[in-house]
Amino acid sequence: MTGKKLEIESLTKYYGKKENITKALNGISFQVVDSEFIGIMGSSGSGKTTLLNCISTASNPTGGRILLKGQDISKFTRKELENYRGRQMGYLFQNFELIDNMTAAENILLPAAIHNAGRMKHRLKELAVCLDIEDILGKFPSELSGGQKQRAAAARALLLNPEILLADEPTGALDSKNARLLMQKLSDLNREQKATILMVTHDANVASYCSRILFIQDGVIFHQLRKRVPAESRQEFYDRIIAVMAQLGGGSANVL
Ligand SMILES: Nc1ncnc2c1ncn2[C@@H]1O[C@H](COP(=O)(O)OP(=O)(O)OP(=O)(O)O)[C@@H](O)[C@H]1O
Repeated sequence: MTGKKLEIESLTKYYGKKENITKALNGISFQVVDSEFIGIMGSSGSGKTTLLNCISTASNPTGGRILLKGQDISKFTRKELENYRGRQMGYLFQNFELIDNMTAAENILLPAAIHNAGRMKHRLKELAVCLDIEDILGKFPSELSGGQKQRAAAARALLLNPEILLADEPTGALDSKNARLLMQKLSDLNREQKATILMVTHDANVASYCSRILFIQDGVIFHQLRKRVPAESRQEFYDRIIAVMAQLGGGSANVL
């Protein structure tokens, strides 16, 4: 049975005060079940990054609740919070955030060292094979292409088998070929290792790898699309995503 992984309940996040208030999140609610691959789309300023920041606890919401497997994350003890940030959640940044003077393998293994997770040779190998980075494990970030850096960053984010992987525009700094490769790999990890992924993207092509898309506007969900099962093609899903974008933004694929 698929369980509820994440529940977002009437979440609000306001910036500023009174006459100068920005309601970045305005009572957004949704649920993520085990092994879902969710894309979050919306125009600039619609609240996407604020949402990920609240889920990652980088930012405190103004109101509402976030539950991880039924547990309110705002009620976590210091130890639980540490565990949540370090083990239960993985984060993939647009700009990789690898440490320059460490090799790809050392970067990937960093969470295990920080969280005393013991030896992870097998897990490293498994992820390296899946993400096609076996040959570059001994190299430093300056010796890697953008695509290789992001796949190494993905391996690091997934090393400890997090409950949820948060990704904010993970293809934003990649060319289209590397973006496609990363998305193929993330979708393999989602399917084969049941990784639950929540990803912000502006790109309909990138979003077409997801199983569900939430469209956000003014801090709430105004539309969602679910990939049809058993087998809607990526092209068909892409066409439906573009249709929603066109309806909302006047026909341009770049409006969201
Ligand atoms: N630290 C902050 N202080 C004040 N206002 C903020 C802050 N962070 C975000 N905002 C405002 O909150 C709203 C939502 O911002 P957010 O970064 O979540 O949007 P986004 O959908 O991720 O946009 P983009 O696609 O451009 O990255 C915007 O109006 C933004 O100006």
